[in-house]
Amino acid sequence: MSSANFIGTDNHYQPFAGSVLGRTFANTRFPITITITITLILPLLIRYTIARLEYYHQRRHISPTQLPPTYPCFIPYIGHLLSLLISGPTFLQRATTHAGHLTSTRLTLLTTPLYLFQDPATVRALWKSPALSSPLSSYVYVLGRIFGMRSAALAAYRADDSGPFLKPYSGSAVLAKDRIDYITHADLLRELTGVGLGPLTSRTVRGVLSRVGEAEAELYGGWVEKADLFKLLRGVVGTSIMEALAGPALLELNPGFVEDFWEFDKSVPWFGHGIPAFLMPRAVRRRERLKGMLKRWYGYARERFEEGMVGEDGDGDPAWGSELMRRRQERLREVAGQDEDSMAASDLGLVWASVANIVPSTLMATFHLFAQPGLLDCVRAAIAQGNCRVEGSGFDLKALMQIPLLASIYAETLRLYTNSYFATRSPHSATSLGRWMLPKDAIAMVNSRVSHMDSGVWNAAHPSYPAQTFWADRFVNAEGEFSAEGFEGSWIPYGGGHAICPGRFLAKTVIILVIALMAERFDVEILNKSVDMDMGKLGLGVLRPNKAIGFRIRRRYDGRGQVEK
Ligand code: HEM
Repeated sequence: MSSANFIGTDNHYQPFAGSVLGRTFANTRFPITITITITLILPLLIRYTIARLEYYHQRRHISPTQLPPTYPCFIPYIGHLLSLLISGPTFLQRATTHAGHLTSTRLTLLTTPLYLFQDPATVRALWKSPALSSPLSSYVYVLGRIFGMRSAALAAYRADDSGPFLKPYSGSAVLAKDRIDYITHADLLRELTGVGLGPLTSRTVRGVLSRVGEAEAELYGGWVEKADLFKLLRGVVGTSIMEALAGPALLELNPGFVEDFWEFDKSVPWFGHGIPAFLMPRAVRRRERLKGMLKRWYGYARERFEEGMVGEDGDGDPAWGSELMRRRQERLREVAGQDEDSMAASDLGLVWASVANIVPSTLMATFHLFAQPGLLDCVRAAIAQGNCRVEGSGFDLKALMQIPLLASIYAETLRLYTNSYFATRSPHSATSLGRWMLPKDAIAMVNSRVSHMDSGVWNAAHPSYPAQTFWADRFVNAEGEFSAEGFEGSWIPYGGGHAICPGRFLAKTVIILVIALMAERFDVEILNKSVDMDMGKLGLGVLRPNKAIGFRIRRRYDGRGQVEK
């Protein structure tokens, strides 16, 4: 610092003394902090005002198929990153709303442009575009950061530009055996939406019924107070799905798997934020322990499995659990760079995708079922009229799924609590999405919570039940039927297009089954006065409360099917 910059009798440091601003303020007695603040902030303010005027000008002069206008940001280079991290969906809502309607906007994150498409027509166009059907850019981020896949294995995901379809994208030179996008998705679709869905659903439902039976048996003798509704549901739903996918062996060999898994789940947002490993050594150790348990199970299953073990459903077996797990072992391992460790990272990801969203969904549906005045009686009446009770197994699932109120509670729960980002890339060419363009090699994103809170859609349809409120009948039309008409491109809890969640059919069945079982088999009193959601989940799926939901519970029937009160 030069001594020339010390001017004035009080010797305050004035770094801009020789500048125009310095001369302007030379004879004033402004404290130096105000001078610096004005000097730094004024140019930003001017820049921001110009960007804002440009933004509104562009919005008023939209031509067909143009790039979405750039949302103004205050600090150059950092762009919208801070706003996104601090305010999340609230910022996104602001950035993608114009004149009361959702629209599409260009943001920048540390100089990387990001195209956020939220108007329902563009969301629909995005998911219809075969060129934008690959979720591999999200895969690299999620498998690497969250599930700890090493770079050597991630290289296969980075290199695969052949797309998720049987026919590779033109121009791709990836070998057929290394087409990890196609191999992964063909198997997921086959086993979760095709031939594997029936057997997987049956095994899951059997697990859920048996665990609900065990919970009932423990409640002999009246009301029991419990601290955490999530724990009950993660046991009933989460463990049943894990077992239906991976068979009994994974959990029997590794008795700590379930507990470690749910502890790991709590640190998933931290992994997603990219917090360095040395700042969260326990979480990293737990993740590696889970992968170690998966590897132990691989060794066991590989040694024991024989074709004759596959059950009558043609899918399940006691070693690998399901055809999905068997096929992944055969086909994914053949891809360049894949090994036991990368399999464990990607299977941990699969288990996480399979249970981490459905358990909080059943939690929030159960919470509303018992907390919302009058809803429980309506649900019990709807089940009684629905002709769906069956001796032994509990319910005729087909009939249960037809009950409009249950389907509406399911859809409304996912609308209110899902906060997911869907990301895709346009590696080969610029893509037209109707009104807007996505440039070549740019990232496109959609956020489900922004769509699910769109007042232009949800409030307009039912002004007395604004988007922020849970309304069990939202999806029941005037004829008393379930209907999602008018909400296409606005109700998107599972994403859309080719990468849409393949577990959605199983999820719907299980969520509705759980609502029905909780209503039929138990009385529950929710003890929390209010429930606030934890918004720090970084857009990684269904939100959950920031505190445990305490409850009192008693079973409704004694062991002989008689009402126990
Ligand atoms: C309420 C429950 C669920 C919700 C809200 C949900 C939501 C999602 C979302 C938003 C995605 C990302 C889609 C995209 O990138 O476009 C996804 C992917 C996935 N989900 Fe679900 N899911 C649920 C339940 C399930 C279940 C029960 C399973 C399995 C049994 C499952 C398996 C998967 C898999 C394997 C993927 C990755 C698909 C891919 O690689 O393309 N999900 N899910």
